[in-house]
Amino acid sequence: MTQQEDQQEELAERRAAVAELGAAVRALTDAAVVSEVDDATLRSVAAAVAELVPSLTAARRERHERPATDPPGSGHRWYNPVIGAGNPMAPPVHVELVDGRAVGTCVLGLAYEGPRGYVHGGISALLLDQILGHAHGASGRPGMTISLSLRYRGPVPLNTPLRITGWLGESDPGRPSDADDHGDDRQPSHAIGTISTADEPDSVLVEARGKFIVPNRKQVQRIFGGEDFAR
Ligand SMILES: CCCCCCCCCC(=O)SCCNC(=O)CCNC(=O)[C@H](O)C(C)(C)COP(=O)(O)OP(=O)(O)OC[C@H]1O[C@@H](n2cnc3c(N)ncnc32)[C@H](O)[C@@H]1OP(=O)(O)O
Repeated sequence: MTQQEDQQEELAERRAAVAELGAAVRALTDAAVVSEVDDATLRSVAAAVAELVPSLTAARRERHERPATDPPGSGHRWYNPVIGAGNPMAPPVHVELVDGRAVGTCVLGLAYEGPRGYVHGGISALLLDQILGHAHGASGRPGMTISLSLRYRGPVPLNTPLRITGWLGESDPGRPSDADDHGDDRQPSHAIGTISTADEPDSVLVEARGKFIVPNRKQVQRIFGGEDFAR
């Protein structure tokens, strides 16, 4: 086996272990928010869970440090709060590119509740921001959201397969003088997205419009210390 194959195998093993913990803690979160057991049981589970924390934080990363799951160049975010298998907060949404559109699927449990039985509006915004980001990144230049507006047309049901779709709209006219100054393409992209149930994909429950930019070199330096932020 070559050194590169060795590293790939190690990475796959690490990601699998991280995903396993993510799924277990996600199940714990789901159990915690649906549970109606007695107070003594809640307290004994809380104590048992608190005891587990030090075994995880014995080796930890800090802000700006890459996790072992996301080596430079991989383009992965294993702990992303929407799609990351390793993040218990993520449903996680499974995203595919279909004919240039980003299509996400997930089921949201009671941990994501806003109005009783329905998804919290902030969670819908989170999912749409991510899916619009995928639609923008599909062109090969991942960016950052500079504006996001939503229209909530109907409540999004919990415990129901959902479909989140994002695509690119028309771009703003360019800013040639800025492009000269920064050496970058300064045209924000417009992205559009929707949430519907998987059973009724044409019945739009939430609609989003966002604007994305590709940070120029100076911005990447200022915000991320020069590291290629998307890789
Ligand atoms: C495949 C991968 C999938 C990944 C999906 C992930 C999705 C998640 C996406 C996110 O959530 S990103 C996180 C949320 N967004 C941010 O945190 C961005 C915060 N905003 C900023 O840091 C600054 O506003 C920014 C660096 C974007 C710009 O600040 P600057 O001080 O450099 O520019 P300025 O504010 O002076 O901008 C002047 C104008 O140029 C525009 N502009 C600035 N930089 C630009 C640029 N690089 N390209 C095009 N236009 C640009 C800017 O929008 C503005 O337009 P308007 O006058 O129309 O408002």
